Amino acid sequence: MQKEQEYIDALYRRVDELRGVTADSVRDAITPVGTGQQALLERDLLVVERSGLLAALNAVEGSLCFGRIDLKGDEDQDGDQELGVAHHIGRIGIRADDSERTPMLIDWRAPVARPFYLATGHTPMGLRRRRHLTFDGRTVTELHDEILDLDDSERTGYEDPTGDAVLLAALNSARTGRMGDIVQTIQAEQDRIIRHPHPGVLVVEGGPGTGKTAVALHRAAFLLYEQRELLAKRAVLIVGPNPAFLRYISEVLPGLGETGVLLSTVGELFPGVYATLKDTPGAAVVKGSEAMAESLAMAIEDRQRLPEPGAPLIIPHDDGDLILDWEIAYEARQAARDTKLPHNLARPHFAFRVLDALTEQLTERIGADPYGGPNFLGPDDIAQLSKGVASSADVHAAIGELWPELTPQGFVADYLAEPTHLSAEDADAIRSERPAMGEWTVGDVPLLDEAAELLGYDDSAERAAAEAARQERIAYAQGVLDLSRGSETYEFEDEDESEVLAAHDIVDADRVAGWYEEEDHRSAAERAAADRTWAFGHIIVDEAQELSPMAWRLLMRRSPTRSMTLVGDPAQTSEEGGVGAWADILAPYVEDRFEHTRLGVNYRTPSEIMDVAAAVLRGVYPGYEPPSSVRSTGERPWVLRADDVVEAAAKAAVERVPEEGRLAVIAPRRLCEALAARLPGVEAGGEPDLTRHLVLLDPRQAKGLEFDRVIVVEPGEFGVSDLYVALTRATQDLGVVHAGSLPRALASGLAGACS
Ligand SMILES: Nc1ncnc2c1ncn2[C@@H]1O[C@H](COP(=O)(O)OP(=O)(O)OP(=O)(O)O)[C@@H](O)[C@H]1O
Repeated sequence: MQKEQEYIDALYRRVDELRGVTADSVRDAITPVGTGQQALLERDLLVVERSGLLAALNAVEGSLCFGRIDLKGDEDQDGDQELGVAHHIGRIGIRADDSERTPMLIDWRAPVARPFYLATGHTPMGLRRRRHLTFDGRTVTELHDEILDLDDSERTGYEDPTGDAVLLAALNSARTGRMGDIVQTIQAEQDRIIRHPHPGVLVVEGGPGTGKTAVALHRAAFLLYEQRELLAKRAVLIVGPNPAFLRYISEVLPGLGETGVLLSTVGELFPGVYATLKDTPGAAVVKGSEAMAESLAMAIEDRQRLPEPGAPLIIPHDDGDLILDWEIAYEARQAARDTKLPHNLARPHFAFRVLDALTEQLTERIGADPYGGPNFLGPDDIAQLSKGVASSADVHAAIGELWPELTPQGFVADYLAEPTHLSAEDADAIRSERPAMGEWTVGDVPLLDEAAELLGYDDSAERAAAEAARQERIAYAQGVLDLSRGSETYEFEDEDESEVLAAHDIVDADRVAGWYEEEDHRSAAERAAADRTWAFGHIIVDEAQELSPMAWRLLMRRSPTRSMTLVGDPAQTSEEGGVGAWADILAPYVEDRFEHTRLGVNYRTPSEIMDVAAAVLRGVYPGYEPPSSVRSTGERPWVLRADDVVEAAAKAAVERVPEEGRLAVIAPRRLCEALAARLPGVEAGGEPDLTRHLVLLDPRQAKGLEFDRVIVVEPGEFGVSDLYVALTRATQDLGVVHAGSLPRALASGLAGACS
């Protein structure tokens, strides 16, 4: 222990040194060093080098190192075993300040660290021993060793016979309302997914508590490390089911030193719209269905109108009324549609055809020779007439009437008020319970995105100007980076060793150029959030089973390379959500070119609780095999029947709120207001504050979350999958309070558990 403490002390001394150097450089950079171009370049160079590193160094304080692997040495000439090297494993890589720049700490994502997660007694991967270190601040408090070379007789006195102590301590610890990282205890089946080399779509399936979310987040961290250049530029998008869930997972990646990530719900993926309102189940199904794409496309075509035959538009004009009849409009519409451009981009083609036809009409009328000879007007006169037609507000109003310029918001709002090209039943489902004007539901967002795609937006002039400005900035930033590489003195930089942090590896001229934009100092993730057409470097979707076909269309547009990790559990699909099998979801986009992986161990729910939850699912799917729980607590789920279910549930909750840890009451939405009134510190409606010790949720809000204790109220009112989700949220203790009858499968599960 003493020796480890000395090593750790040395490690922290080095970190403090690096932090000091980094902080000094940032301070120096702020101090003006002159006004010339060179001085400016040098100042910028320091900012480039140091800013990201300081953040990474600060993020890992208190959890810098967590493990050590001792490698087997080679045999010497006499056949005796030499002592092999040892590597300490941590959240970032650190090198000593010696001439060799010896690695002191290996980044957990580096290939050298991999045996820490994968080695077993059966396959030791060259290891003698694996050690887990536990800390209080900078003080080593515990060591746990696993012997992997069974021939090695040396013992340390810290042996952990099952190798589970650190994992079980993590699983039994009180919850905080925020997910933590699992970097110290990633299990082998999880590690294989985190580092999976498949470049396309990777599906991660597993039952409740199997670590799907944890694995997805660590995969994001791994990819940010392995593909840092690409992902610093293109950013990673993580999509979760609701804002509370995103807050729940929001600290995992910064804790691992990673920040280039956009966390978002589908409801936030259309810039300018922040949708949290939910649709009625019926409306959600219709709005999410693939048929909507066709219906929207046809509704846009309907906006490309023609005058009734025989009832032309009469447009007043200085040289006499212009007649915009069915034939002119039809021919212009055909030409515009033939371009296959989106509606707004095809509009100028329609307008030009109409203007030409109206000019011709005027030319015919004014210059016609009454005796049948050639037209009196010359090219200059015709050009003059054309100008007059093109600048007429009345002509443009008529064009706008027939082929209006549409915004996604305006068009979708109109469409939802009067849906077309749908069955009467589906149209009714959409029309019902529309939110107030200007408000959007989560299910509206994929429709807005689809509409934006169908409508198009003519931003060519803006883009050309922006691109010219960007090229100028890139040229300047390239100068900064060239200078940076040329004058290298920086300790971390080592082009051969990927496990050590290097500023230049995570920046390039394009990115640096962004930092110099006068009005745009945003990171790639921030810019991505504001740009509907952004192509992300990688997309991770959690609770992917919930997404509708329309939401998939939106996400696939954000991922042209199809570099995606999709995480989900079909058994937790809500009634109105999802599209069934992965193959059905993915076939339109990647055919069968996706990898399917599975996680089979439940780290959250003790076996006593999982047995009850599994009984519920078996009531519907008799062959259902739940993931196997890694632990049991000896605590059986309890059940309480009461006439006043709200009173009884509130009382039970208040009695059980843990001093450390969290308790959630999961109840049907209709009871939430009454319950909130009786639960101290709990408010009804809005997003729940998961950091409070007592939390009230409806089953949809509970998706993906976990608590030490859970009380499920009136489960007879839940659908099967909602009930399954609610029952699998607890790490320690589950109770059921009801007045109405219990679902039969739950009653028999509880009877089994309680007997
Ligand atoms: N290797 C591990 N070491 C420590 N804790 C782990 C490990 N794997 C998973 N856990 C913990 O198990 C719990 C469940 O993980 P997670 O939320 O990722 O599961 P999930 O499969 O997404 O569950 P659900 O589908 O029910 O939302 C979390 O507290 C997570 O930290």
